[in-house]
Amino acid sequence: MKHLAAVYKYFWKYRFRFIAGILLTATSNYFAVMTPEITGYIVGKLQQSLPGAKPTSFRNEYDALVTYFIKWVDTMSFSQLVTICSLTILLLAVLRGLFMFFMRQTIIVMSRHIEFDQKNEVYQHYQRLDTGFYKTHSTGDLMNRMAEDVSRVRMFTGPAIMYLINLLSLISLSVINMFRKDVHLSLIVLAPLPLLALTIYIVNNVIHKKSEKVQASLSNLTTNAQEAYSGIRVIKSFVQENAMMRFFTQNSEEYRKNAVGLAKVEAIYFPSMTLMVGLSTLITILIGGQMALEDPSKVGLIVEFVIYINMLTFPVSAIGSVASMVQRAAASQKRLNEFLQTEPVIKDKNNAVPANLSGDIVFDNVSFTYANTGIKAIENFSLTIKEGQKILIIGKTGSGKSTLAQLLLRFYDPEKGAVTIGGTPVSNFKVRELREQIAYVPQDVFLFSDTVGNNISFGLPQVATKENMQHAARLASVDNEIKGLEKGYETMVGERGVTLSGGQKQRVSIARALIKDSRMLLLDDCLSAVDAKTEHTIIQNLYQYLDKKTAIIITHRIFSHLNFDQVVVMENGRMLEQGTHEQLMSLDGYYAELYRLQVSNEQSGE
Ligand SMILES: Nc1ncnc2c1ncn2[C@@H]1O[C@H](COP(=O)(O)OP(=O)(O)OP(=O)(O)O)[C@@H](O)[C@H]1O
Repeated sequence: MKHLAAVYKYFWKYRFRFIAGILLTATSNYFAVMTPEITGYIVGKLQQSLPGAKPTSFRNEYDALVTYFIKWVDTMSFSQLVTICSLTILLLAVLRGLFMFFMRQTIIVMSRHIEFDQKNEVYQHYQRLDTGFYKTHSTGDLMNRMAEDVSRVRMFTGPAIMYLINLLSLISLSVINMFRKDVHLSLIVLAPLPLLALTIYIVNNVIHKKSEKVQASLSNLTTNAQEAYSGIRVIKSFVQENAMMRFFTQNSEEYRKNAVGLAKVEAIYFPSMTLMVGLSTLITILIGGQMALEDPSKVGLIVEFVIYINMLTFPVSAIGSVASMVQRAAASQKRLNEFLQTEPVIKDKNNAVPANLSGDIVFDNVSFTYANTGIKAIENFSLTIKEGQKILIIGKTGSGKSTLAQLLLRFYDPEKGAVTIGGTPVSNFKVRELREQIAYVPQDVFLFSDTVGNNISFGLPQVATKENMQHAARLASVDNEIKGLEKGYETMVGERGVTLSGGQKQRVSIARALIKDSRMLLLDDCLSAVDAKTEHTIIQNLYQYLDKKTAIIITHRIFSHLNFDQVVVMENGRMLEQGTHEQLMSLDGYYAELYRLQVSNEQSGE
């Protein structure tokens, strides 16, 4: 339960709704417990009017409002009395229904508000967490906490709380009435109810465990199907349809077994619940019947008790479900708290300074190891990039090039050494401002399911003008292709839109960075899916665009036609070679070899 303390702040936020909900529930139940009293009264009256009925000394005790009502109708003729009492019972049912409607409107609606707030809280916190966190948690897990766990907590803030208030008010009002009338009979007829609650709690837990299994196997099945659809081209080209089918059937069989197991328990659950409810009624009739035989004037009272017991069984049986709902919600909130209490490693320092990026970029003896894998990606790396310089970083795959870019953007902090811009360590800048001022094209292209135009203006505070979009797209050499799409810049991309080619996606993501017009540009291997001619055009365009800007271009290919101020060759997280194109050619090392290989490939390709 202590984990659920995290949602109390929401109850406070919606306290007026909450209090209104409690009052409405109590009022609705007050009307409910008046019905058995009035019914019992009519039956008592009927018994007294039967021929041969003995005058009785038995006096039933009624609730204050019912006492007034009885005083009013008691003097009427029997037929008038029955009509008025029947109409009153009808009116009470209507009033009860009306108040129940308002009760749901307040408590269930409150739980939806809390769900909304909580989803936003979790989402906002996810956004604060750094990339290191995302590497150690799967997307499925994150999604689950946001969807499944928040829904389970809602079952607590909504239905569980509502049942609980209903239960407490109905039980206390009925039990007060019952004890006022006959303590002995009350104790006997109420005795089986705790047993009923306990049984339901136990069976509910079994059902819960079984439905967890069903959920897990369903999730496997969905993941399996989803992967098969997204990887359909690989499956078909490797002719693995049958193997995939077998795998799917296995998962499907697992799901079927679990679902059948759940259905069996549920099949026992409901009839046994009805049986236990029936048993309580039976005991009431049995004991009450004996009492009525001894004193027939108590017939009305027995009828009253039978109605109470029937009225109480549903709320009492709900105790079991409420207890397991609370348990599940506490487990879910515990999982949510684990995330909500995770503080991002990368965040603004207390004395963070506004970033106004200018000056040289310096990697000063930087070393960095990925915490999750223990891979030393950068080792004693030093490099100075003068303001306005264009540099090319080249090297074998896995040599640490992208890691350098991520250290500059402060996705991670170096383990040793420092990355500075204009003499200030990047860790001293406000993270948001630092990233806002560097135009970055990551290696993995990602476009949102939105229009091409919105994808291009993604990093800007507002949607860019058509001219700016076109300008950026022209620089990235993708403008003509966008215009060729059915709705031009308004064309939807992604899942339910046009599927762009790998090269087109890369160029749209370059346009997305260029439109920011930042003084620093960081391109991470973003021309790999572009043909040599387009690559040439883009590099030419960039040449003018970059003019006074600082640019770091990470690549596997050498762009000899762009005059780089420095070329850095990386190997195993260290700098292998450094210099201008000419210097490295005369060094005749890795760069020169790569250059010769590329030139001879290009020539043989022509
Ligand atoms: N998020 C990560 N978590 C753990 N290890 C990582 C992570 N990203 C990269 N690495 C490891 O760090 C090393 C350097 O990776 P990095 O991506 O910087 O190389 P790269 O030179 O950019 O490679 P490529 O040219 O293939 O993109 C590699 O050994 C890689 O396996």
